[in-house]
Amino acid sequence: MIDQAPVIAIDGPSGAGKGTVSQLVAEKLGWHLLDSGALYRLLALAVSHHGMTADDVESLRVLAEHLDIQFEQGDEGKVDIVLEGEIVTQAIRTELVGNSASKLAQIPEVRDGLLMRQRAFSQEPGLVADGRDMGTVVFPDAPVKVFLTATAEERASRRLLQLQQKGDEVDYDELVATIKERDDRDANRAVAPLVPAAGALVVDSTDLTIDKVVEMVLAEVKKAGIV
Ligand SMILES: Nc1ncnc2c1ncn2[C@@H]1O[C@H](COP(=O)(O)OP(=O)(O)O)[C@@H](O)[C@H]1O
Ligand SMILES: Nc1ccn([C@@H]2O[C@H](COP(=O)(O)OP(=O)(O)O)[C@@H](O)[C@H]2O)c(=O)n1
Repeated sequence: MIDQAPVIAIDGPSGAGKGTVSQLVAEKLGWHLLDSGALYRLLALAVSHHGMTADDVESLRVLAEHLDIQFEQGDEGKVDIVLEGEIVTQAIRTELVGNSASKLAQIPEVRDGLLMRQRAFSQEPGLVADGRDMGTVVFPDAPVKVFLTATAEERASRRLLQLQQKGDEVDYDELVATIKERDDRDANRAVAPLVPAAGALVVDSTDLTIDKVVEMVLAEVKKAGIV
């Protein structure tokens, strides 16, 4: 497979900081951004809106291939995520939707249906791609691959803070349990399991600041000579 443009693949478990770091790196480089998890979340929401079931895998593939989504420029530089005409930027961020997304993500037909859509994001001057299988499956030729992780407890604390800031009431212990459950499902599924890609720089961000992680990724980019 030939990538259309250079890709920085950033994979890892929930709450490791992938989204935050990917956005900052993309801004610094002036590159495009792919939040692949958002696609799985959008599919989960669409499946629920359409009252579909997880056993009709061929319909899920068709829905994944044709899902009507738009990333529109909203206020203050923010991007609005639009699903079938409705702004769902906040609605896809709940733990419930994340959990449904991770269940659908086990289905090979779903992954297949989303594959080409993800690859289409790879455009000049380059792409920062955040997910679980960016470096292993979607962009195996990416010149920079990072596996970003942190302890489940640290990731749950970060998520707790993030959800509290949005006014969501969640229990810390419950959050640790859901995060571990999702880690387990993502790491042990038969297709595209969550594992570091060969040659990936593994970064444990438990005791690192966001700025430090961004600095490490940019150093890797420099080392690869792609900017
Ligand atoms: N190194 C870090 N130290 C402290 N907080 C962090 C760090 N990285 C990310 N965060 C915070 O943790 C939360 C989850 O990060 P996010 O980027 O959404 O993770 P992911 O995309 O891997 O699920 C966010 O509120 C973010 O600001
Ligand atoms: N490339 C990807 C991205 C997400 N996913 C699935 O989608 C779920 C939600 O992804 P996400 O990146 O939005 O989740 P968080 O890391 O933000 O919690 C994950 O738990 C994965 O099961 C995937 O399988 N492959």
